[in-house]
Amino acid sequence: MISVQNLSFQYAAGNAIQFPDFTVTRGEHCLLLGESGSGKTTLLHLLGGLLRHYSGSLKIEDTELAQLSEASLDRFRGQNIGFIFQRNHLINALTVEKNLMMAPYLAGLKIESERITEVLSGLGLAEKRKSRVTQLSHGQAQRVAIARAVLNKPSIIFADEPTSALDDKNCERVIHLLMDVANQHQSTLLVATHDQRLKDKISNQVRLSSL
Ligand SMILES: Nc1ncnc2c1ncn2[C@@H]1O[C@H](COP(=O)(O)OP(=O)(O)OP(=O)(O)O)[C@@H](O)[C@H]1O
Repeated sequence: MISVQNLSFQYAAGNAIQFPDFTVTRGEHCLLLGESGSGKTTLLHLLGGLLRHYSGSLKIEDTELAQLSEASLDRFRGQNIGFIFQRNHLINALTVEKNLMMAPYLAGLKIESERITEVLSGLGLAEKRKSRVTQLSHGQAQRVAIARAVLNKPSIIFADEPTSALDDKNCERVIHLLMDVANQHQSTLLVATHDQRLKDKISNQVRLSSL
């Protein structure tokens, strides 16, 4: 499903970052651990095709990402990958519903109102559908970001530090929510974190070494 071999990446300014070899099979959950600056976000961005021009091999579903054109990569990402960023990247000027509609729209998929209802209900957000993002609590906004990431039923979910800013109770809630939504569609879940509280939650772990 996800396969990384001899992978390295170099920002225009900076040393090459070398990543360990690993594979994650379909439906598996995996933690990507490493200290600040070890390259967790960089790896997620490479896996999601947001960064290109790597050396080595990076395959998703037997597709070497470097071989996809920019346009194919955009489509591939929109249809197969759900991203949960550290900051939620919701559009403040839009309602919850309109923020969610962006996901199928950007992936070139049909916008299905029932699917939005289903996902919002599942995350306890049904009554917030017409609210503006600015009217939500931090935890609610984070759940909207999770809703947007899973709306297209992606086969892979990447989450970048989804819990580091949360107290223990909400940390527990968010990680279980992510695992539950991943399990609903047998999605592969890869969580990048340096949050020690998650270490006992997902036993499959890949550790990035410090630079
Ligand atoms: N746009 C960039 N240009 C140059 N170097 C960068 C850029 N983004 C990140 N880096 C460098 O790449 C290395 C890996 O950064 P990255 O953000 O992937 O680490 P991280 O493990 O996600 O860190 P954190 O846990 O603090 O978010 C760091 O040394 C960082 O300074």
